[in-house]
Amino acid sequence: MADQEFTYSDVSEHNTKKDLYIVVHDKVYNASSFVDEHPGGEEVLLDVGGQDSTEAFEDVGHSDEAREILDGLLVGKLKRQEGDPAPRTYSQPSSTATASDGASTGVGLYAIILLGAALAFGAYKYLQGQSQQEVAI
Ligand code: HEM
Repeated sequence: MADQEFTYSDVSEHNTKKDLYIVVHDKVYNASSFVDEHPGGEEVLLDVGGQDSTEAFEDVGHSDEAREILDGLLVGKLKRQEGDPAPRTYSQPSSTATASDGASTGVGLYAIILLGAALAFGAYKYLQGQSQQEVAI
């Protein structure tokens, strides 16, 4: 049964609570029996019923346990046809973002060092002033 192939339009017909198919990573799952048990609520599952929910599923960062449950719901795989929506794959945040993060951390570090130096200088001047006062007394 899990070898069955579904087209996108086959899947889209199963979009009700009692008959709910979802697509995750080009595999088709029958989520009907799980709708009531889903810790994330039935609403989100009904929202993606009959559709590709790869992104929604991955965005949540589901646990391995969630993936095991998903495996148990497998009914087949998606057969892509021309004109179907492009596969929704989840990509990790790009390395460009990490690089720019690094750059902004660098700038922040300079600011902290400068601030620290300014504070140290201020404290030094303050103490110097105090010790001069002591001498004056
Ligand atoms: C049939 C597919 C799915 C299964 C088997 C599943 C399973 C689970 C499980 C077991 C949890 C508990 C936490 C964990 O173990 O990660 C969970 C939490 C959650 N799920 Fe799903 N899930 C599915 C699809 C989805 C989809 C498509 C969404 C869409 C946004 C979603 C949204 C959530 C949210 C928001 C939580 C967090 C609930 C909380 O911590 O309060 N899930 N899911």
